[in-house]
Amino acid sequence: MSTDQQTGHATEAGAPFDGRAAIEALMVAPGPPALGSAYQAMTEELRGFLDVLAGAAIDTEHAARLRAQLAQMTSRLRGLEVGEPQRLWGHWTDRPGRGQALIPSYDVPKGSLEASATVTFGRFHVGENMAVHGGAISMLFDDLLGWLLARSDLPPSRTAFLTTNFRAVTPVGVELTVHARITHVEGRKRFLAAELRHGDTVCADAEGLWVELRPGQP
Ligand SMILES: CCCCCCCCCCCC(=O)SCCNC(=O)CCNC(=O)[C@H](O)C(C)(C)COP(=O)(O)OP(=O)(O)OC[C@H]1O[C@@H](n2cnc3c(N)ncnc32)[C@H](O)[C@@H]1OP(=O)(O)O
Repeated sequence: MSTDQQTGHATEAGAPFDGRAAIEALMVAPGPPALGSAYQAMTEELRGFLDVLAGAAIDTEHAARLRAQLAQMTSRLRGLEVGEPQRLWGHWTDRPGRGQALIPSYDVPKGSLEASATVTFGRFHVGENMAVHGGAISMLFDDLLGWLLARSDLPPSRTAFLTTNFRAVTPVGVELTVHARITHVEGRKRFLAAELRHGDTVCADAEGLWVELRPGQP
């Protein structure tokens, strides 16, 4: 057994990285519940920080002080870097948000072909004019549909395409509803669709294809 230098995944000597096995391995929490709670609270705090920072007008001195504080935190974390499978970020698969701050937290139940959830974008995700950035909306759809699939009983798959339609401005700082569903399955292909609403207004919708990974496929 050796370690893939790029990804940190344990591999048989000379064996290629197995993406399907890697995703299957992530379906258990990467640490004890107390660490999960602390990590989840930390990522919520980070989300709050990014939202406040993105909405704040600070002066030169404040920006320099923040940079120094961030640099200090970065250097403390440097020595703790690990490979992809050992990292904690996004791997708390037993918790809403999974312990990441790339997209707002949401939750979908296990074993469903269809799910609704609530989600709120903060100012970190504003494009302009207090509308949520289109890329952030597409990212939410990719994550939500990928996570719905990961939580279903179907084998691991990966996004092949995702088409997003922006139907109306998506507001920031208010609760939105997302609905996601697996529409049909054809062999290794899973077709999915999602919709993001603010009240009765459809803000965006998406459809996409996920392809099941073959055993051993990276
Ligand atoms: C923490 C927990 C983790 C879970 C966390 C979950 C949330 C995270 C979600 C993030 C998800 C991502 O961002 S994933 C990262 C973004 N995506 C990628 O990087 C994917 C890169 N592409 C690939 O790896 C590959 O192209 C695949 C796996 C998608 C497909 O390759 P393949 O396996 O060789 O399959 P292939 O034979 O080409 O195609 C199989 C069938 O699908 C069709 N097909 C393939 N691609 C397309 C396409 N773009 N448009 C139309 N059709 C397509 C083919 O025509 C064929 O149909 P037929 O002839 O059989 O009819």
